[in-house]
Amino acid sequence: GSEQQNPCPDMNHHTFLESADPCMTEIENLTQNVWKSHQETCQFHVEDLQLLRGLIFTREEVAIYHQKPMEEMWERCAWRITEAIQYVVEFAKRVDGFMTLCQNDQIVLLKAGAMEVILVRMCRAFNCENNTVFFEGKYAGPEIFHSLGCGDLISSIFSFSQALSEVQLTEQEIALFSALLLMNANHPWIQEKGKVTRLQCDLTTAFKQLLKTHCREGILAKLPSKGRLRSLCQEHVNRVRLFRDSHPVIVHTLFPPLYQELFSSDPDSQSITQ
Ligand SMILES: O=C(O)[C@H]1CC[C@H](C(=O)N2CC[C@@]3(S(=O)(=O)c4ccc(F)cc4)c4ccc(OCc5c(F)cccc5Cl)cc4CC[C@@H]23)CC1
Repeated sequence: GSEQQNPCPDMNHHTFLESADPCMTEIENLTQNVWKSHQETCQFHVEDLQLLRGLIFTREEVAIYHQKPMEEMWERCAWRITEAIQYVVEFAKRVDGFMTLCQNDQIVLLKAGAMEVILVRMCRAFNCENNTVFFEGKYAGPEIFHSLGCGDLISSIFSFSQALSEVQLTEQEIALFSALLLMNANHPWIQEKGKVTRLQCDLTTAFKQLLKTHCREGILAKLPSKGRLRSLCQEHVNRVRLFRDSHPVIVHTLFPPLYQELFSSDPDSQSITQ
């Protein structure tokens, strides 16, 4: 076959000389590790989420959600997203190489990427036939979030899930795509750029190898752009700041600390994730 190209042309020269290209079994081991880490750290098995699709909130139950005060719905969502973040933190920790990064870089990568991974994971809990998502035990349409008072953010979250569902990602593809969303060496605050770049390259090679093996290269064009994911997460951060400015006591007392640090502190403040 063609001579072994350097898989990551952008790796700077000395890094490349230091470490030879990963051989196939290393890449296959990485693919297995990332898939296993994903399976072990999702909140629900995708088979269970499929089975539960028949369980949809009734009109009466939706009406009860509508009667809940804005603050209560915000607090519920904040707790839900915090739970999801803790599972994503566990996912990252199990991906080979992540724990070899310095603490600062682990935090920076999670701060920047956890919400993106959660939005990708959400498509597993999303039913594109009736535009519902699994929320607090049953499937719900966007109207259930009405009292949050951020309909535009909710509809962009739903349309994002709609678009991603059409790609029909397998669990292995979601696993590698999620790991790639986290391992972003271009983040400004990264201290050990060479190490993150190496991880990012190996994961890119693994993802491309997986797609090639299953004749799925076509999905690359259908995946959401980084820009779309980033703007969705930014819209979320902006709404959280708006809510915090109008409800400082609630956010400070009732919102999970991890949530506050990831979403309502200024971007370059150091955060500690347990
Ligand atoms: O099996 C698994 O691992 C998966 C199970 C399913 C999990 C999942 O889908 N999710 C975990 C929590 C949840 S949700 O189910 O509560 C949900 C919330 C709004 C939606 F439109 C759809 C779903 C969530 C919560 C808050 C949020 O930020 C936005 C936000 C706040 F934060 C606070 C206030 C207001 C807003 Cl809008 C966005 C999302 C998207 C991902 C959703 C993801 C992991």
